[in-house]
Amino acid sequence: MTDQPTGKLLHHRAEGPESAPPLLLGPSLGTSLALWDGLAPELSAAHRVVRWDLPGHGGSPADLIGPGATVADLADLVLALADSLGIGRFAYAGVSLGGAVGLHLAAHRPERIERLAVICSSAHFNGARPWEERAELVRREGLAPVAASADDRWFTPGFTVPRLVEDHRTADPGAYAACCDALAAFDLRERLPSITVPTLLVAGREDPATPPSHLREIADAVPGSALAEIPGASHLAPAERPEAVLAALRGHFDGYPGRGMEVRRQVLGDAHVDRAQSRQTPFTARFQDFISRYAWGEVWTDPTLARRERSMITMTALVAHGHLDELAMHVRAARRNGLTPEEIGAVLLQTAVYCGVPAANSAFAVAQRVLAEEDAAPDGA
Ligand SMILES: O=C(O)CC1=CCC(=O)O1
Repeated sequence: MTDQPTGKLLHHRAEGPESAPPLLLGPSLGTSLALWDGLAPELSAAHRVVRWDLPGHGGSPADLIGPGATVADLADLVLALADSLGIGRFAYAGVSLGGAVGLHLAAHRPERIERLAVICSSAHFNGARPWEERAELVRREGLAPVAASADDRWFTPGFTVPRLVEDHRTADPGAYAACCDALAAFDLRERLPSITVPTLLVAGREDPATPPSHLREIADAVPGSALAEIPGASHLAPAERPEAVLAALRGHFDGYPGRGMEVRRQVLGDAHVDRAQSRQTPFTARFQDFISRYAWGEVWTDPTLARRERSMITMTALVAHGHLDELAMHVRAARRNGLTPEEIGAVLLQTAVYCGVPAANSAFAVAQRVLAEEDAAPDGA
């Protein structure tokens, strides 16, 4: 685990294997990366988890933002942090203001976001006035009056997390007020239908700040998104019901296409996958995601069968159904998975018995062409 105060970057903590797919975790206003204490150890078993602090909160410098800050400014700071860590695309989960940062990134920088979870957050925070008033109060009197009501705003009655309330009390008033400015100006409703990143919305059923109706509004507008409601949780659901939020996040991030994509590239080759990715449109995005997660992230990654065995099964099924374009792709994949041309020929001969001679005849023609092309240009895909 590394925990680095960094000059002009957001303070962050990185956990989990460096080679695992990256998952960035964003906090809510007034809290710190400690908001994720109940989930980060579990999530970092399968991800490189990087949790960050808002400016002037936790360990982040206060002067990273100033009056009139926007959620776009915070999103730029998150991207600068990712850049500094050598992270290109990443999965992202954020709570409240941290979730707004995730929505902004998914809408404006989708090439950086693999999957998104937006927790106890909203596409708008009930207009500018309450946040302008809160910013004014904090600039005038510091954080004590606002921190005094933290338990009521964040948790169900009788629950608290003293560490988070203390983080709230000790945040930098100027940076906190600048975050309020960002919330005042934030309204992403019109952009929601353009989001193509696979998105999960998580609502605390008792959340007065961003009630389930706000998350439902996002779920209704973002194509293909899913909504989970957490009973017995208010605004800081990851702190109050960590096990329930963890289960929802695992369902969303595990079988994660990061791993699926890796296997897909190994089997089908970079050129093919890059081509498929570049042709992706909002219309096909969910199908591409489905393929990456299920076909490659779950089935092809299951170690029960060797990859060469999976290649034999796949070619047979493609011959049986006459999918000759897909067969060409999987003859190339079979070579990458270690099958020799003789073994591929033996598979196709067997299909003549079970799928029929005409089907095998077409398959042999396709395979012969592909093998000849492979001979001529072994790395072409
Ligand atoms: O602080 C609150 O009252 C609730 C909240 C709104 C945005 C955020 O991050 O927290």
